Amino acid sequence: MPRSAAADTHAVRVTHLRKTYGTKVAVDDVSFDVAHGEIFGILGPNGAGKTTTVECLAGLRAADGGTIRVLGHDPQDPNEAVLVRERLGIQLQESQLPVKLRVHEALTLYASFYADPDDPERLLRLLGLEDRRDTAFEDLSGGQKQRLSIALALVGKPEVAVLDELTTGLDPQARRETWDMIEKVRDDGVTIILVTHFMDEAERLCDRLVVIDQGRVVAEGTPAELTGVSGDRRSFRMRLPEPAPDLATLAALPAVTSATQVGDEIEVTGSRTVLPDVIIALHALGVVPDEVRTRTRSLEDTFVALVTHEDQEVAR
Ligand SMILES: Nc1ncnc2c1ncn2[C@@H]1O[C@H](COP(=O)(O)OP(=O)(O)OP(=O)(O)O)[C@@H](O)[C@H]1O
Repeated sequence: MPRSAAADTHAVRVTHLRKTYGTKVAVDDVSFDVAHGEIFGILGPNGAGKTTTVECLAGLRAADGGTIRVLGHDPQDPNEAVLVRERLGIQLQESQLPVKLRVHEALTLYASFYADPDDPERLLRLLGLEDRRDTAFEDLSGGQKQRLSIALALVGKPEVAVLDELTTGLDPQARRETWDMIEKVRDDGVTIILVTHFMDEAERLCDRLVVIDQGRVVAEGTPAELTGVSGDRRSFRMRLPEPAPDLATLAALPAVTSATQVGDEIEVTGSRTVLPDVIIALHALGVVPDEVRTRTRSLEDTFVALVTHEDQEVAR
């Protein structure tokens, strides 16, 4: 089938996905759309159903309900699953290879599974593994193993790449290098679905994301939308020298929606210009704040607020 025959406005569409293992409901009701060319995050605490969701969309697990389309194909239909496998690459958690297999051998082996694979040498360069091409899998560092598993997910020239827990176990430097590399892959035109429970990773890389908890989507949007900083609302705290002006004076400014005393600080919330407007107003009163701190709600704050349960430890 020509690639354009099953063209879809979205790279991936998941609608009311459900998957149980015996009596265990792993995915209860999950829906989301992924646009072409975006980095889409699936976030959630341990056991939320993230891996099960991406395994269903890669056709590796049979769903119990709902519909999935990957580039217009149904990965749950045995006749179409092969088309999905040609166009979707998946890097699974803790991918293991034979210990003696060398880097370039692994890539050449995986390339042989595809009719029109990517050039293994190009992928070695892209992933910074050229000088490890003759190294056996067992002698690679954690970061190099991760990068190799990403290269193996990309060798079939997928249009959609699913990367699961991509930076788990990597040191901070290796994580940053991996993030840079993921952005390069996206710039190559690949749509990326990133499964993670790291907030900083999602905030840095994802164009949009869903938060999944106990098999259900509990939030969806851009990182900015989820942290509430995309709109006009701004917030900051300041400490003022005595005698401080009356809070009502600040609250009366057009840009201010609230001015509240919190300990020895005043928390001010308002529109986009609230900070400069308050500083200018204070200046006119001859008051210079001792300290000013802007406050941005992090994605982690949002995540914790959404998914913390008494019976569950939240992954950080
Ligand atoms: N093969 C299986 N058999 C039975 N239960 C399973 C199986 N695979 C996963 N589960 C259970 O289904 C639920 C969802 O698991 P899943 O691996 O999809 O979650 P996850 O969000 O990817 O978690 P993690 O972040 O820990 O990888 C969990 O309670 C898990 O224990």
